[in-house]
Amino acid sequence: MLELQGITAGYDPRSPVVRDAHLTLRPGEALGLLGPSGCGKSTLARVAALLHRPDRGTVVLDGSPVTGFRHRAPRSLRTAVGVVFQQPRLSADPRLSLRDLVAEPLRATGRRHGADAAVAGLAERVGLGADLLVRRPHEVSDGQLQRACLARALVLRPRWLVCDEMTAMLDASTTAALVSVVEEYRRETGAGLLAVGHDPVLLRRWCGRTADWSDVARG
Ligand SMILES: Nc1ncnc2c1ncn2[C@@H]1O[C@H](COP(=O)(O)OP(=O)(O)OP(=O)(O)O)[C@@H](O)[C@H]1O
Repeated sequence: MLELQGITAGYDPRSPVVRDAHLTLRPGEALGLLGPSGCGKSTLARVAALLHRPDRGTVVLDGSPVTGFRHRAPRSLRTAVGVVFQQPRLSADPRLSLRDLVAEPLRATGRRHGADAAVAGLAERVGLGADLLVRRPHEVSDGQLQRACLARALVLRPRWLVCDEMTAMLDASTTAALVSVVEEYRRETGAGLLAVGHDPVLLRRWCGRTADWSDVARG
């Protein structure tokens, strides 16, 4: 289970953007979290992905209360959650080729063995040909870069996936392709998904359950 219990978080403890949020995600479940722009969805998604320390409340991941966030999160927990952000250019090192971008989590966790095969398999799955893998972020489109970012999120085979407006800047066919990659991965592995967005049509079609921000957090 991925549990967010009474999460209050933000960028200034005197005026948090997320107040007392509660959310429970069961293994294998796909939950869509809907809310208007600026309400705090991305902030909560970053807390769920262990990338942002809450001011109050507890994240419980597979039974373990999380005590450290970002680089202080234990590796076993950090690697259990894959995350895809809305803007791939903000989350991609511009110096890396797409191949190295996808392989980054393997290198960071010392798993070089079999890395080439893992990257090749995922590149094929997300629809990136060998010609694109040698390019750097500024040499590809947003959609192609987002495909690489999704492959990067899956390369450690996480039990949980957090997709924060993953398709917000993509066209309909790239959106459909990336959603189907996530769903195929989930069918194969039983991973749970938290998909954050403001498009109710997409999230209701994609996810077994949707929740509105007003049901999850206060104010
Ligand atoms: N790094 C930051 N420093 C200070 N304030 C921030 C930071 N990031 C976000 N905020 C503020 O926190 C509030 C919530 O932002 P957040 O990105 O979590 O909302 P959101 O619901 O994901 O919005 P959107 O749907 O537009 O992406 C906003 O008022 C935003 O301006």
